[in-house]
Amino acid sequence: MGTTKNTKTQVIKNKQNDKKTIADGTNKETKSDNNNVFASCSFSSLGLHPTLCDQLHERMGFEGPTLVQAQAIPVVLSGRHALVNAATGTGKTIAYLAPIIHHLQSYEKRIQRTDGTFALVLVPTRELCLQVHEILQKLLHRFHWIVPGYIMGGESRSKEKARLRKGISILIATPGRLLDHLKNTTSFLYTNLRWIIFDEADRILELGFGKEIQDILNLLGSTKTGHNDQANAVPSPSKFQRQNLLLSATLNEKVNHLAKISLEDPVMIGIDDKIMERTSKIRFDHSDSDEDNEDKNSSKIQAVGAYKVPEQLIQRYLKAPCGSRLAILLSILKHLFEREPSQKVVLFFSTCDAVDFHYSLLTKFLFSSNPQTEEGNRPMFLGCKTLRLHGNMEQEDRTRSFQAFKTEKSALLLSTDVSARGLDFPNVRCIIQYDSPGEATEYVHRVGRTARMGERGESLLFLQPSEIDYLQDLEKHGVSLVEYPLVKVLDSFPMSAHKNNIKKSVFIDLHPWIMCLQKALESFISSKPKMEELAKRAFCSWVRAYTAHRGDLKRIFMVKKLHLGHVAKSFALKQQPSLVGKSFQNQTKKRKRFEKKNGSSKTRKVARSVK
Ligand SMILES: Nc1ncnc2c1ncn2[C@@H]1O[C@H](COP(=O)(O)OP(=O)(O)OP(=O)(O)O)[C@@H](O)[C@H]1O
Repeated sequence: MGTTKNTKTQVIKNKQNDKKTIADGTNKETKSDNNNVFASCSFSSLGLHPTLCDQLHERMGFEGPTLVQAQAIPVVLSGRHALVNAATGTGKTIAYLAPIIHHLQSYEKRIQRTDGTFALVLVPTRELCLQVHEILQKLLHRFHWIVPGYIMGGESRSKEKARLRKGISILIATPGRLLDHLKNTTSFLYTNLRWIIFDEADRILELGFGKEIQDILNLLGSTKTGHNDQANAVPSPSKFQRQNLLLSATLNEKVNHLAKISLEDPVMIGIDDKIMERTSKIRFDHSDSDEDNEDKNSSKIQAVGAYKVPEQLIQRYLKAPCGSRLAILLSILKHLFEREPSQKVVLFFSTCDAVDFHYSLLTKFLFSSNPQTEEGNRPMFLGCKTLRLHGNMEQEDRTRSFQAFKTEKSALLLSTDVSARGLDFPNVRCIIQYDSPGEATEYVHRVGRTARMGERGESLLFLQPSEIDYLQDLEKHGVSLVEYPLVKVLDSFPMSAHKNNIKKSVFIDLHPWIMCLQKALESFISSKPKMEELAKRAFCSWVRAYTAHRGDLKRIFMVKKLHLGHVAKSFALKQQPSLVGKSFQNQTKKRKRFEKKNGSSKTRKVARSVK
């Protein structure tokens, strides 16, 4: 059970911190620059077992470790607690799985299923649970005695109980379902638990799982204070010394509390140099005396600071007048898939209803720029394969969409933020954020579905003219965007033959192509009652989601500034649905009452968690 000294970490510098600022402030297109992702050492030099190195090389196809892996693997091998911050798509999953497997395979007496669970990986979503499990299965190919498994919402509890009874060595779980089993599955053995990993730690907390996490840590006897109020809590430390790890591309102040209660003298990996200078190691003190405050503040993970976005990612925004948003979106998608028919694009919405509406529209809408063409002779507006993914779908459909988008060579995925965290879809070229992400952290994770492992990628953020200050909010976190050449793209469509003299750059709504498309969309929706119903529902939930922005963002996304007639047009509705105003007001009142009763902290995020 040997440990490896952390020698490499001192010499490997995280180049992602050396982000270059281009003189004109724009993101010039860069070819994938692998120097920013990969370290110049081998897996074996980090101290991993030769068979595991072979697995990483032969089965996974990895030539060598990434920078974050080179930094984190020796630390995890050494047994220290750690807080790991690295850009999206830089290989954080292997950074914790590989050293755990190294230790488990090296026990003199081979571990058995009856020994129960040794490592627990907590993740915020079901898809991420499946993804980590899949990677684990591949890594364990030659270590058949180490058993991987997962438990998550939406699955059969009794089947999970049976699997837990047999024994799972490395368990991946979503917090709610884990807590359920900890309380109700007596045969779930975790007395040998050695590792607890929080992957996407900040998101787990944002989703409102704070209480569950506290309960889980208590039950597992893994809080730093070590008091276990539950009767069946294991004493801490258990047979093995506990090692806890927290990881995310956006570790922020939300993680403070979790770090405070779960990490003991952690090593900080990838945390900003300035913070490192102020505090070489985090010290969380439970005392509230003034004397301690300065120290406590210095150990806080920065709340406002630069997030790490892949350097080669080209980030753009466009200013779309509310009433033309839909026509602009469809035009851009058409342009993208005509320019490069074989590619993958992820399109983010704020609500499940919006995903359902746009999915139905994109899979049914027939269009010809010649209005004389009969409906039966019109081609599909968009020829690409279209998939959807959100939290209100049946688990089976969710899994099917997730797997399909992974394997497709060319497809468009419409999704809520359920796809924003951790999901590793190969070869996604473009991310479109049609509805704004809210907090900058979510922006970073959404765009992080592309430009992974040094690959190229583009992102496009839709903003209404009244929302343009959001760019400043992103800027505060070191994220800067350049404007998308919208007029040029619109001019490339056939209707530009009928150019009029209107200054299109000022009045996008009056661009002949946009006017023609908007008209066609509205008549399509009004002729299909089911589609119209979906549009109305999507309209309602979109406005509700818009009112749920928090804190400073309320100043940018002001519901008062919305013209509901224009919002209706963005769902191809000719008129603002009459009942919507009332139901929306009732919902808003209800929400305000709820906030008053429960404190305002959970508003938008809790609403998002059910998506
Ligand atoms: N050493 C490596 N060499 C090549 N590819 C790797 C290596 N390590 C991981 N990968 C691949 O890189 C991709 C991204 O890895 P992973 O999902 O772990 O990134 P991440 O940092 O956790 O991203 P996110 O922050 O979005 O969750 C995966 O496809 C993974 O298989």
